[in-house]
Amino acid sequence: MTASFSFPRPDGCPDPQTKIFERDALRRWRNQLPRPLVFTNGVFDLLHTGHVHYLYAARQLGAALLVAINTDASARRLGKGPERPLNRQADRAYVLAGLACVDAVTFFDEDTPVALIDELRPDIYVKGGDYDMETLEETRLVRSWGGHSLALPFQSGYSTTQLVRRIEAGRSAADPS
Ligand SMILES: Nc1ncnc2c1ncn2[C@@H]1O[C@H](COP(=O)(O)OP(=O)(O)OP(=O)(O)O)[C@@H](O)[C@H]1O
Ligand SMILES: O=P(O)(O)O[C@@H]1O[C@H]([C@H](O)CO)[C@@H](O)[C@H](O)[C@@H]1O
Repeated sequence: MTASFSFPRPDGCPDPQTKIFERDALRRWRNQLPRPLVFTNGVFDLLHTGHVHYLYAARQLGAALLVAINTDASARRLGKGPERPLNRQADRAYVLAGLACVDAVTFFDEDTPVALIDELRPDIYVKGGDYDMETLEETRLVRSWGGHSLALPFQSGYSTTQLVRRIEAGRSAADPS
């Protein structure tokens, strides 16, 4: 059977670029953001299955999911490796914005997203299960206005660092070592 396809697509597949907001633009839109607003952050250098599981789960918790990514300068300061990030911030943002479960993407240039969280006052803050939420300043902050903070299930075996090592070693997905 031939699939019928119409252009422009009626709905459900907005131009990813329209989901990317510079910090100033987001500030202007902040009162229009749907609530409950779920907020998460990270580098998202090479998108993998673990990321998609957790972003999908995050979106189920509220009416909209905002992902704040580290700028390239901020990502470099995290010390993940001299070659990181491999993908520039505009590209990392565009890939995330292409996911249906992501409603908006923005950037932060600081070492943590605390100042941005303070501005946007999300209802729910999430990270993946590799974080102990009780130790984070982000958790203390969102709870200060009655928000929630939680870690979503970690999908073991998936990480950007692991992928980079596999590529550097020339190992395929079939190689268990
Ligand atoms: N395997 C996974 N399962 C669920 N969540 C994950 C997983 N890996 C990362 N996350 C979450 O995705 C977000 C972005 O993480 P990050 O970009 O650091 O991924 P990473 O694969 O751990 O990368 P790196 O190896 O460069 O640290 C974080 O909130 C993190 O908790
Ligand atoms: O992709 P990562 O390394 O999971 O993202 C980091 O998260 C940190 C977290 O919010 C604890 O503070 C953050 O500080 C850091 O800038 C990265 O976004």
